[in-house]
Amino acid sequence: MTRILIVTAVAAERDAVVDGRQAAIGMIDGLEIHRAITGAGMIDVLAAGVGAPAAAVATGCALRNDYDLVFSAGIAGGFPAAPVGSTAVAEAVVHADLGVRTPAAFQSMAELGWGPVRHRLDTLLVEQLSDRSGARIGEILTVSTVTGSAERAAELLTSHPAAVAEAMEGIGVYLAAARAELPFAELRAISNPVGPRDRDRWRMADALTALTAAFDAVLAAPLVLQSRGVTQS
Ligand SMILES: O=C(O)c1cccc(C(=O)CC[C@H]2O[C@@H](n3cnc4c(=O)[nH]cnc43)[C@H](O)[C@@H]2O)c1
Repeated sequence: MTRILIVTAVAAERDAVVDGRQAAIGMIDGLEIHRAITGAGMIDVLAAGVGAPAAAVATGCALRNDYDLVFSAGIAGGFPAAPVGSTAVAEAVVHADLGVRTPAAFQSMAELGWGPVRHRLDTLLVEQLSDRSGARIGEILTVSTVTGSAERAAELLTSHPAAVAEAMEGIGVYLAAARAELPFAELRAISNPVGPRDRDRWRMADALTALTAAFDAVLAAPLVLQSRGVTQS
């Protein structure tokens, strides 16, 4: 049976993924893992905390168990290609704000020779997830600081024109999965537009409902996994 690890940031996202399934609760290194059986196989869902470091550490701990596929999942900010209430699947996960900022410019980690910013994901898997859930395909940025202005949103889109969403954990889950040579996917539901901070425009409940629907569709039947390898660029 295919074993799938799904890493969210907070418990509300975990519960949205598990929603309606009978889950057994176990522990690994103090982390609660909610296990359920789906048409795609066994899922283990955990809430790792907000941000890429927490996500990477928790994923690394959970990967002491054996898995065939790892997801980063949850809510996200949407660029214009992914409006509030829609869902997005990553064709690439992008480490968008690790680098150096001077008064003149931002230099990415790739420009500084620290390693790749953009990690392309398995096309066959991405297409299956989009076909099943209706999620929009594009790059999903991982940021440490939530974008709070139109200027910063425009700057990110200029650097990453294929971006559909930003969130805070994808790269952390990806790096842990890649270290274990496991396929990775990121699936997000859009709760707010990327841009000026306005909590009144947040649609958290709608996004969690969309997350449940997306995972219901994605997990209804077995997924075809090409290999255990993960491609990078
Ligand atoms: O207080 C705020 O203004 C605020 C704005 C955006 C996000 C938050 C969070 O607490 C979100 C943390 C959580 O949700 C994901 N997320 C959702 N929307 C965004 C976003 O626009 N940019 C980045 N991350 C977002 C994220 O993955 C975190 O896990 C508060």
